[in-house]
Amino acid sequence: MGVEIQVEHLTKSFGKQVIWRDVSLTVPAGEICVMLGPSGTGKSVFLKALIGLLKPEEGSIVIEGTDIATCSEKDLYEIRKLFGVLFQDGAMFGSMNLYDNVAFPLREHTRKSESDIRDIVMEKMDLVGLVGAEDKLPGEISGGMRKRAGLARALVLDPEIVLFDEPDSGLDPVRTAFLNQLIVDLNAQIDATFLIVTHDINTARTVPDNIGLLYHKHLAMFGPREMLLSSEEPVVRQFLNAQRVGPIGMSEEKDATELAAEEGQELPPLPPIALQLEPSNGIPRRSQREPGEWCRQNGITPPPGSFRPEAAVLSG
Ligand SMILES: Nc1ncnc2c1ncn2[C@@H]1O[C@H](COP(=O)(O)OP(=O)(O)OP(=O)(O)O)[C@@H](O)[C@H]1O
Repeated sequence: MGVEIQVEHLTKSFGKQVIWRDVSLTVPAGEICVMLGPSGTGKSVFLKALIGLLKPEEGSIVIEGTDIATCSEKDLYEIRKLFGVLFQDGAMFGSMNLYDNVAFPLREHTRKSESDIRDIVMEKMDLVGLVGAEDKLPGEISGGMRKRAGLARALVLDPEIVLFDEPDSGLDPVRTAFLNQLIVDLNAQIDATFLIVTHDINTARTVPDNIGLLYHKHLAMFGPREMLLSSEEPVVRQFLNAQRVGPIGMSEEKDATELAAEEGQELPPLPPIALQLEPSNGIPRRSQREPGEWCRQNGITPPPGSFRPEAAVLSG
């Protein structure tokens, strides 16, 4: 279950403004990936390119043998059925109750009977812990509940790929922790491919199998979680540890003078790598690796204290 997304040499511009160029990565089937990057580096644009809402100028995005960067509208329509998307604000229709919001894709895209629709909607509402809230309007519930309702809707067509655009935006740390657990549990249960765009460092450090970082119009790094969390590469290190020292400036790249001023400044040691969040039933996900496996296989000594249950996680 879950399908792979193969991105090769992808470039996207708006007029003369290049958003990113030559992005190549493979989102492995059934795994969880997080895409990070400073504001405005084109993470949302990347998600939109993946579902064919924006056309890249160069490169390919191959899913199940179809290149969605160049395929026909008809093929794109078919490929889109593989996707479920959780938009930033849940993207609920304000005048519809949660039940009708979640049922919407089924009524639009299938010929299922209302009784079948009811079974599916209630199953997905149960998955996200919203049974009993079906009659509520989106405006009557908390942001966390709206996200979960958006997630239920993203799941009704049994997607092979689920895209999450900043699922934690606007949520408090406790709600974010619950949502992260829900994401991991769902991945274990439905085995689809998950790609999450987030700014939340805790999420990035503990949830995914793989992490990508977009920076300065390119993909700075993409790979297993342990690879990025043990990386000394300045941009990766700065971003994943939420530090001011490093190449990323207040609103863009730091200039030569700013960087020269930082020269010789000692960086704090890399923090321990926390254990990856596991499904709450204790059964490992299909794609879950042993803690420290990537480091061992690649001869990397992880920061002291890594992979202990008490290993610190940075606050977002
Ligand atoms: N349809 C569009 N037409 C023109 N420019 C666009 C369009 N969509 C996005 N952009 C530009 O692309 C750039 C990247 O935007 P995007 O929203 O993908 O960034 P982001 O990394 O998701 O940012 P944030 O973390 O703040 O959400 C921005 O400069 C934005 O103005």
